Amino acid sequence: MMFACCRRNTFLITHKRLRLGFRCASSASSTAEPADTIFALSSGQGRCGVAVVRVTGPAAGGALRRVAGLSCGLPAPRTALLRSIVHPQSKEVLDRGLVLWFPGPHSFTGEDIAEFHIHGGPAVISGVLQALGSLPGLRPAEAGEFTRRAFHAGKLDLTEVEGLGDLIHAETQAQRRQALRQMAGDLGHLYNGWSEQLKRCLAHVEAFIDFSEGDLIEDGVLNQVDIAVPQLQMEIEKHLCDERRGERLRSGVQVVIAGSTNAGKSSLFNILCQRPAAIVSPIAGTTRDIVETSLDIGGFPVLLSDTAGLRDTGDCVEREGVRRARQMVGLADLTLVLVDSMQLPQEPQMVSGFLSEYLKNVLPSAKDHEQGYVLILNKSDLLPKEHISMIQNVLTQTSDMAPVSILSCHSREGLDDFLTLLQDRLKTLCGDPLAGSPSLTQTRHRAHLQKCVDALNQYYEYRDTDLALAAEGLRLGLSSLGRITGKGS
Ligand SMILES: Nc1nc2c(ncn2[C@@H]2O[C@H](COP(=O)(O)OP(=O)(O)OP(=O)(O)O)[C@@H](O)[C@H]2O)c(=O)[nH]1
Ligand SMILES: [K+]
Ligand SMILES: [Mg+2]
Repeated sequence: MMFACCRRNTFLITHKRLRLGFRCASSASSTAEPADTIFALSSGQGRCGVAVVRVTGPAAGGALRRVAGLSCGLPAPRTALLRSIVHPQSKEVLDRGLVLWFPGPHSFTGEDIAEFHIHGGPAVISGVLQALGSLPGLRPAEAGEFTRRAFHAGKLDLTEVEGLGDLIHAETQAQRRQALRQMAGDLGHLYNGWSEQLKRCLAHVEAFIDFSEGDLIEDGVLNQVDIAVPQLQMEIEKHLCDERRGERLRSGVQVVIAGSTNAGKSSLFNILCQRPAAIVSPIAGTTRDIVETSLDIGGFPVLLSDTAGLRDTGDCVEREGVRRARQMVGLADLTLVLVDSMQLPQEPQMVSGFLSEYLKNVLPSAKDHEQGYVLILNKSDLLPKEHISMIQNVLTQTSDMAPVSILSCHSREGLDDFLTLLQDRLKTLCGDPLAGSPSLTQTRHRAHLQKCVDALNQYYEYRDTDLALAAEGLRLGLSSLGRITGKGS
C-alpha cells in the first residue's frame, strides 16, 4: 500500500514539473525567446554500471552548478570532475558521479551542455531526472530533440543525422563502418560538392540572362555550363547505378534457400542460424511457410529464408507454400539453390544438363538469374568419393555454371568452403563500405538524386529556346540536392 502511494506521488510531482516546464517554455517563446533547456537519459534503459544524463540549453550551466553543488563556478570545459549529485530542493545526496561541462558553441548541439555520468540503477537515474525536472526552465527532451538541435545549429546535416541513427542501430561490423563513414560527413560532402558545382552553373546562366545584351559578359560562359551539367549528371547517374549496395548493407541482404523437396534446405537453414529453427524430417513437403531469421555472416547483415520444396502437388496447403517460395525467390538478392546429390545422374555427360534444367525450375526468369545464386550439391556423404571427383571434373569443364559448393549438412564437410563462397558473394552485394566513394544508403537519397537528374534534363531542353526555363531546371536540381542534406539551396 505504502509502495503504491509513493509511486503515485512520484508521478504527480513529475507530471506537475512537466507542465511547469511547458509553461516556462511557451512564455519564453512569446518574448525574445532563448531556447528552453532540455534533459534526457542518453544511455540505454535498464540496469548498467554507468548511465549518462545530458542537459542542453541556456540553463545547463546553472543546473550543473546546483545539482553538482558547484558554488564557486563551472568546471573546466571537457574535463571530468567527481562530485556528489544533490537534489537542489531537499539537498539529499542522490549519487556520486562524474560531471562534465561542454560550453556552446563547441558542443554536440551548439548550446551549453552538462553531462552527468552516474550509476546506472533505476532509482539513481529517476532521482537525478527528477532533480533536474525540479529546476525552473528545464523539461524532459522529446525523442530525437538533442539531434534536432544539433541539426538546426548546423552541427550535422541530414545525412549525418541519418548516419548517427544507423550507427546506433548497426548490428554488424560492415553496417557500423558504413554508418560511421556517413556520420563523418562523407556522403554529405559528396552531395554538397555537387550542389556547389550546380550553384556555379546557375550563377553563370543567370549572369548571362542579365548581362549578355549589353555585351558585358564573355561568350564562353554558357559553354562552361554546357560542359559542367552533363558531367555532373553523369557522376550522379554513376552514383545511382550502385545496384543498391549501400541500401542493402543498411537494411540486410535477402538470402533465400530454395530447391526440391528433401534437398536439405531446412537442414542448411538450421546450420546457418545455429539452432533447430526449422523442422527437418525425411518426409517430402515438411516446410510449408517461409521461415525467416536475421544473421550476421562475416560482418554482413543477412535476412535468411527457408522455403517449401518446389514440386507440383495436389495438396492445396503445400501448393500455397510453393507459391510463396517462388515469390520469395523473386524478391531475393541471392538464392542458395540446393540439390540432393543422390538425384544427380550417374553418367558424367548428363550432369550439367540436369543441373541446367534444375536451375531453370528454381530460377525461371532471367531476372532471378541476374540477382545471383549459388548452387549447392548437398548430401555428399551419401556419394562414393569417385562419383564426387567425377562431378567436380564435369563442373570445372562447364564454363557457364555459377560457383558450385559440394556439401554435406550431416558431416559438415565442405561447409567452410561454402561459407567462404557465401561471404564473397555478400561482399560483392554490399560493397566495401570503406572503399571508393560513399554509397547512398536510403531510398530517400535515391528519389531526390533521380529528381535532380531529371531536372537537369530541362536545361538541355530549353537551353536554345528559353534560358529562363533552362535556369529553372538547374534551380530545381539544386533544390533536390539540398533536400538530401537538409541544407536549403
Ligand atoms: N545423409 C544426409 N542426409 C541429409 C543431409 N541433409 C539433410 N539430410 C536429410 O534429408 C532429409 C530432408 O531434410 P530437410 O532439411 O527436411 O529437407 P528440406 O529440403 O527442408 O525438405 P522440405 O522442407 O520437405 O522441402 C532429412 O531426413 C535430413 O536429415 C545430408 O547432408 N546428408
Ligand atoms: K523434408
Ligand atoms: Mg524444409
